[in-house]
Amino acid sequence: MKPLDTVLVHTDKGQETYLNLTSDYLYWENNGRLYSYHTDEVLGGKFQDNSLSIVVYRKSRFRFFKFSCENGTHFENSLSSTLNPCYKFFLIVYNPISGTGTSKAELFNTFLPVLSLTPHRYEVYQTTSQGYPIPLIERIGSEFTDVIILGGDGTLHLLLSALYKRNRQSLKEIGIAVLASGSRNSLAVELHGKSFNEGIYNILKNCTVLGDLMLVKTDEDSLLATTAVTCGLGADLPYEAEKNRNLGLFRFALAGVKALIMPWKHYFCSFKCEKSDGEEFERIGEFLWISIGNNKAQNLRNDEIPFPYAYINSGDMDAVLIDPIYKLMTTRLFFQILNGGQHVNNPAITYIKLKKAEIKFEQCSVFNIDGEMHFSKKVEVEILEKALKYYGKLESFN
Ligand SMILES: Nc1ncnc2c1ncn2[C@@H]1O[C@H](COP(=O)(O)OP(=O)(O)OP(=O)(O)O)[C@@H](O)[C@H]1O
Repeated sequence: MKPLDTVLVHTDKGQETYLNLTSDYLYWENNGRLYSYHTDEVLGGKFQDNSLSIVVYRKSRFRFFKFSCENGTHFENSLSSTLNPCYKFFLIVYNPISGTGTSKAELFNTFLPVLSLTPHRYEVYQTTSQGYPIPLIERIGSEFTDVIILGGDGTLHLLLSALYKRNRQSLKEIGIAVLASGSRNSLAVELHGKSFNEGIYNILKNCTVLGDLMLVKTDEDSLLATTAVTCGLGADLPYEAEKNRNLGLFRFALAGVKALIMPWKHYFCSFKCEKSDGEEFERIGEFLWISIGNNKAQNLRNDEIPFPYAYINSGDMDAVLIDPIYKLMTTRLFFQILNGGQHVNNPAITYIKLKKAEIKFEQCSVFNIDGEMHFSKKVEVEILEKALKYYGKLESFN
């Protein structure tokens, strides 16, 4: 096939060669070897200071090539128009404390070197514990076309909830991406698998999924969540763990051990829901744990699958109700959850597909909403179908 564009370049060893671009391939020869990348693998290229730099993605790794060249502007433009028909202005948000505190290094060492070879624009914002500034929230949609989060599920939950309150219209317009650098990162795992680099690829190749959101109403607030609303032991454990955030991921194991040593607790509440088939369901009494999920809620580190039948774009939510069982049975149940979601067959579990639910306690209780702790007597949860454009792919991982 005749190339769309060709440019004479020199390799770092001073050898002369031609870079050739067709509608499907970028290729060149060097030292008798043919380098050929499908345009699906080429992420970008830039001409600057007599150098033409190219970045490609193959086998989950980025590879950078640098050539010297007298005039590569025309070639850069041909490459951009072949690869990136629509230009983005990304707001990149990183949370310096999420996960093991690696988001800043991952942003500057991995993501930005790739992004800087594309024609997209970006601005970087570092989160604080005080929430998002209103002027920044107001620029989303009108200026920023997309938001990329380097953090955990909680960082995204706080951003979406701020958008719901201050800039709701933007939720229909923007794309949202999460690059995993939190503790669990359930949404990132749902959309990119366990690979940080795959997330970057999905963003730059514009792979998107129209997915669902959960609207969560507490006594005093309306919030948006992407992953799960949990109460009972599933909220108490992470609440305890957060008090020891300085211990890193070890905080979760410590909270688990502490719970097993301390007197065991059951939780009295009412759970009401409208199932996906339209039927009403209600149960009042003691539970160990109630979780309502919008995706599988996997995590980066093990094979845990709390909601094995859930999908971010299914149009419904999955609830797991755990009966008031005791320590030994709970330990067995945890191993089943960790073992690829085998708990669904445990007799202590009720697994329901639903559209709407209400959980009500007699007193103010802790609810874990996408990993953030909220206090309320009651929460109402409703699915908002296909309410957000997420960057990612579902077919490879579900
Ligand atoms: N600069 C900061 N200093 C202290 N806390 C911060 C800062 N920026 C954000 N936070 C807090 O970080 C929390 C969100 O962290 P996030 O949930 O993203 O990480 P994680 O808990 O490690 O990951 P995951 O939710 O995936 O388990 C929020 O409570 C927010 O207030």
